[in-house]
Amino acid sequence: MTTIPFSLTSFSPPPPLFSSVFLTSSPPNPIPEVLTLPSPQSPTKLQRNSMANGVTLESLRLSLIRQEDTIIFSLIERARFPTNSPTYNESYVPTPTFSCSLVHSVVKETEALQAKAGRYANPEEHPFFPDNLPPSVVPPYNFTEVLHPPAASININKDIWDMYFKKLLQLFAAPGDDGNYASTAASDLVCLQALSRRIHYGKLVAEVKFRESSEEYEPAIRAKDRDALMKLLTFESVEEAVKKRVAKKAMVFGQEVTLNNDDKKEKYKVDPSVVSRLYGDWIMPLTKLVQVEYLLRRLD
Ligand SMILES: O=C(O)C(=O)C[C@]1(C(=O)O)C=C[C@@H](O)C=C1
Repeated sequence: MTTIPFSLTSFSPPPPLFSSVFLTSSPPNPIPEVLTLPSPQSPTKLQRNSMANGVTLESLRLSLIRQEDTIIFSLIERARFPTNSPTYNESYVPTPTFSCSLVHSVVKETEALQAKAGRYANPEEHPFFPDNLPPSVVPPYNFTEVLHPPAASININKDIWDMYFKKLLQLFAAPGDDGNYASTAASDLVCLQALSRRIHYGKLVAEVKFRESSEEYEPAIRAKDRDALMKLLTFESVEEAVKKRVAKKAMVFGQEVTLNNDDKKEKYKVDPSVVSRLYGDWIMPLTKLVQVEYLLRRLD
């Protein structure tokens, strides 16, 4: 995995991707193929540009908004279980089958199976354990290429893994142990995949921003000026709106619904302020990191 040196603290707290890019002219339509690599021949740059027509910053933002739902529901599902620390303990499984933690094995082995089913033939998807993944056994789909080819080398899942297990989990999983370790690991995987998809969506967002204002981006790219790129791609008002919206969604999705009029609206399945912080402190900064990394390779 190409891991980009990155400190989570190097970004000021400001905070949704790409399984479904929405066209502005019609109701949201999932068009995952827009990101995906072609087969058997790579299209020319010109072909890539013309094929990307219809993908706009607005349509990408609609997809990011839809992905907020996926992320919040995945957190709600994980919050059904307490911390369940044996899931993360390398010495919990006393057999040579698992030389690592349960969650590590569940993620790695699920990724191997999903790789065979073609998951990683789609450039929206990034494995957490990319080494020695088996090849896809399904017939290739002729996805349209939008991204500049060096994008394929960007994978910041190691940062996402560390953020999730070292910082985020303890903020929304209650302390305790109910023995449901396999289900806990499966829930972690769903959260990790949703977060990874969203954060790596930054590649597409960066591509569209570059196409819309290449004359602004090119000097900063040539100068390898990360700070200038970060400034160009940042929209503080959008970030503020994202943080407020995800907190509101966490309140709506996470409330107890009853048939009486005594809904306990003050108790939520995940704390809305944690969701807002997840976006402000980690998801959006990491999405911006992906954008910077993408732009730095955009003229290669
Ligand atoms: O909407 C954009 O312009 C994005 O680049 C996405 C995003 C985000 O991650 O939500 C990231 C950076 C911007 O400052 C605003 C929002």
